[in-house]
Amino acid sequence: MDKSVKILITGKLHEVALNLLNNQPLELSVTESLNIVYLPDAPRDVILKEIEDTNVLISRSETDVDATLLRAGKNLRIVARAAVGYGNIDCDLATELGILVVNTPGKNTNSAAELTIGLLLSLLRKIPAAHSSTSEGGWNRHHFTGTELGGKTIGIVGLGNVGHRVAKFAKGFDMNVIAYDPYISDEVFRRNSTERKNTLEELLAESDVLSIHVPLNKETKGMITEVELKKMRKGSYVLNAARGGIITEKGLLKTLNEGYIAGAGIDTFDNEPKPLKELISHPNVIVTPHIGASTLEAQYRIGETIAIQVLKALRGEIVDYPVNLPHVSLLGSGDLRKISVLTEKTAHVAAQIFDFHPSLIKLNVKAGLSKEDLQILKLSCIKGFLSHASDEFVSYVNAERLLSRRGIQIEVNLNNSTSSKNEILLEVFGSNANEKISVGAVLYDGQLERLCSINDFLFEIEPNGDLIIMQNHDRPGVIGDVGSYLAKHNVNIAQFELSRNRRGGMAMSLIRIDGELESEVISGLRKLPNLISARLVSGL
Ligand SMILES: NC(=O)c1ccc[n+]([C@@H]2O[C@H](COP(=O)([O-])OP(=O)(O)OC[C@H]3O[C@@H](n4cnc5c(N)ncnc54)[C@H](O)[C@@H]3O)[C@@H](O)[C@H]2O)c1
Ligand SMILES: O=C(O)CC[C@@H](O)C(=O)O
Repeated sequence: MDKSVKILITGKLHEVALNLLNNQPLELSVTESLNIVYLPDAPRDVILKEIEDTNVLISRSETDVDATLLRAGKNLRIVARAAVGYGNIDCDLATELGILVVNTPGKNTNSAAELTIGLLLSLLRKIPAAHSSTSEGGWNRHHFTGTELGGKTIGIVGLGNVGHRVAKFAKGFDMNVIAYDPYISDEVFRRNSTERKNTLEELLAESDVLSIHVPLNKETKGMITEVELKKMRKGSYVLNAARGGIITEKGLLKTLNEGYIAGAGIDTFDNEPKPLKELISHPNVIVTPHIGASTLEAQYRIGETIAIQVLKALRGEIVDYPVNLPHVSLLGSGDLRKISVLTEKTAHVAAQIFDFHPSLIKLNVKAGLSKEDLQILKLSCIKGFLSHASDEFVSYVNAERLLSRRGIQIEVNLNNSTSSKNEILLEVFGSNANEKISVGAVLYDGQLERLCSINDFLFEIEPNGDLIIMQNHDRPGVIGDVGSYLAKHNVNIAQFELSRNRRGGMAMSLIRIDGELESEVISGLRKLPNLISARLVSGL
């Protein structure tokens, strides 16, 4: 079976991304081979065909990652947005399907802000029209009289990465800078020496230039219509290098045609790549084809970041820029990562050894971690627990949703300890008092993983590969019988650990085996004398 990971790239990427994916650096190398399909200009029907067996999609703004595409991607596990805005990705559905969405915030901030100022200068100084006229042999010095930026007020909607950089550049031109952003603190306004406006109306009333820097979402779609534009002073200017749809093109066109809005500089449109003809050809409008992020520097940073995000995600690591990973605020440090992996394995064992309907999972961890790390441990635990029992793809992304849909509660407790021995105890409870199982594991010196208990039986076994968990009466000859039986079926034992509650009582054995086991071999094992139960715990 071909186990390679297919990465479909549907937007132009800097070669640094392809180099990183092709020649993975040692610390980021993945075990599977990567089949990279680079189709930066592929039409939608080709993408829809290619997506069927794709595991990772890397895209830019030209690819709509909507429900049709996500549902066609039956094997899709990661959608990597080589940009910041992800309004063109159905993130809700991706979350539902367990698909991780990552992006590259901050990597094109400077480029987008510089383009915004470029549009502003071009607009107020009529540079594109002056260029066309002059290059055609004209010399119309009086026709191109413009307006200075100095002393004018720019009203920024969204004082995030791009917005605050535009504020900084505008101040360099001696503009007054005001901004509207209800989601950030006064401190951010102070830090950016920007005057806060508490309502959009106040901002509109005082701005000579309106510059949009919010993401496109349900709240911001259509936030600026003809009504809002008319709240600006007559003769004001509008800039949109954020997303089409935030300013309604109909409203903008109407106010431009009426001469109410003096001009607009636009990089992003409702209908890309075929924007509204009347808008792009309007004499008072300057347009660019969504090139806010199109600089060598931004594309290098984006390419490098997106390749690293994909490799980290494929290695099962916590990524740096998750879009839909719930509540994970702290990124995986070395220890946290190892404890998370062991937690997942412990939960995977637990999920394979009970015979009741679970209602509560309690995860108790003794380790030198912080409270913020508990969320990652919780997700790892659910992922390990459900991936055995679910046909659905379970990932960090949809783990909590899937668990709560099954009506199972989870509690995570941290006992902060500086010991070099990190301990995990996972208990699973059913709704009846006697329904309980527990699995314990230990991580020694941040390196050595050991499964150390199942219920009251103690062990020290590596949680790797496949394990047979066997319960038997503590009588002579059982180990010999089991050994001969497995040898007869060509099963090699890598490790055998026996634990008993008391002499002559009950015993439990954990047998780590090499290779895969046929289910008939386990059925046969159960028939041996003195055997009470035998189960296979696989996929560790
Ligand atoms: N033209 C381009 O090529 C290009 C390049 C980069 C970014 N962008 C667009 O610009 C947007 C902003 O980028 P960024 O990196 O600054 O993102 P960001 O997340 O750093 O900033 C967005 C800001 O908008 C604010 N905001 C959100 N909803 C708001 C609302 N309803 N009213 C007022 N403020 C609101 C947020 O609080 C945040 O401070 C991106 O979402 C992207 O769509 C376009
Ligand atoms: O170049 C792109 O794909 C879009 C860039 C930009 O709009 C973004 O959202 O970061």
